[in-house]
Amino acid sequence: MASLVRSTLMKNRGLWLPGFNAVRAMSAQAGPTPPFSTLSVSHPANAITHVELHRPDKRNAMNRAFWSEMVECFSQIAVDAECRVVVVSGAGKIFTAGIDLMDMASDVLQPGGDDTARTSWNLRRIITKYQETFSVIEKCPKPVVVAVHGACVGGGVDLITACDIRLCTQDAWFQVKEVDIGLAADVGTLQRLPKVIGSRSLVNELALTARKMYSDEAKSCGLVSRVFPDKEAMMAGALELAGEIAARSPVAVQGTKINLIYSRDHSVAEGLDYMATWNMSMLQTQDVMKSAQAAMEKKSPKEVPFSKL
Ligand SMILES: CCC/C=C/C=C/C(=O)SCCNC(=O)CCNC(=O)[C@H](O)C(C)(C)COP(=O)(O)OP(=O)(O)OC[C@H]1O[C@@H](n2cnc3c(N)ncnc32)[C@H](O)[C@@H]1OP(=O)(O)O
Repeated sequence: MASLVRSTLMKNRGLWLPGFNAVRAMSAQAGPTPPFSTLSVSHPANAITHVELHRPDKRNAMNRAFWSEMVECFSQIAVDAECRVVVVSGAGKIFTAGIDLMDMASDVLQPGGDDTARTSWNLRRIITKYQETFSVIEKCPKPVVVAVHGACVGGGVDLITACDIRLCTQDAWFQVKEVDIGLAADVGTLQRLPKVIGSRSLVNELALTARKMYSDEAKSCGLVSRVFPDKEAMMAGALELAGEIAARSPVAVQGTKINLIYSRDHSVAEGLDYMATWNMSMLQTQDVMKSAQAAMEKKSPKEVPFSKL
């Protein structure tokens, strides 16, 4: 399985800099790429991996296959030295309708077990497995840019809050829908959304009422950093942004992601301590000399050939 996934990830590596054709390629995927049945993985430009949620007829609802395929996909991307940055988007009319409500009954609602303790234990195992589906995005050292168009419901919010940079279209809306289906969101939104947007009051309001939040409010509260007029413009913007990240030292970029996440979850003193330990190794990279020399010569980082990481 792992080697099949790897060969999928290695196929179709494209140009160094994203261009019009790359954007077209990103938005014209034929279908899921084997071995996946819910994801389409492609390489629209050098060092950029595009992961597209691909069940458009079902509004990219997250079925059982999806929950494990994301883990498989991002575990491979994490160790793929060819990849420096990831773009995630959704195929079809919307980004995602969240958990597949048809599939949910077969797994989450029927955990099995001979008594309450065993049923609870099984359910705990299932929930932690589902949590891993989005935690792999955060654990992946490569930055992940997510591009949302149309609806982003329930599990979709769990997914995007685990990403590093969020973009959306003008028509996008976000909904922490879980209370409407009788559960407390349990795969990341309640833990990560308060760290993403500053206002606890707004987080509480969204999570307790399941009201829709539209793109203008998502931008003003900091859930997304940019709003684009339509999906085509957004995908072009996502690729351009990914190209900027991919052009920089992977040692610097991955170290930055890992330390930002560490610092989010620790005190300033702990974060500084972790940073010092991190950079006592990473400052010894040749990338520092190469980048500094390029800066002195007023060259773009895009002109510096960094080794793979
Ligand atoms: C341990 C568990 C952790 C995870 C928890 C996660 C929780 C959640 O995600 S809660 C949120 C659940 N999702 C919903 O409540 C959304 C339901 N869907 C909708 O409201 C609408 O579909 C939507 C507004 C997203 C889009 O509307 P649109 O008119 O564009 O499409 P539809 O005609 O409604 O749907 C088209 C086909 O897609 C199927 N579908 C849509 N959403 C789901 C879904 N969540 N699960 C399964 N299937 C879904 C819909 O049935 C249509 O299929 P078909 O009839 O075969 O054409």
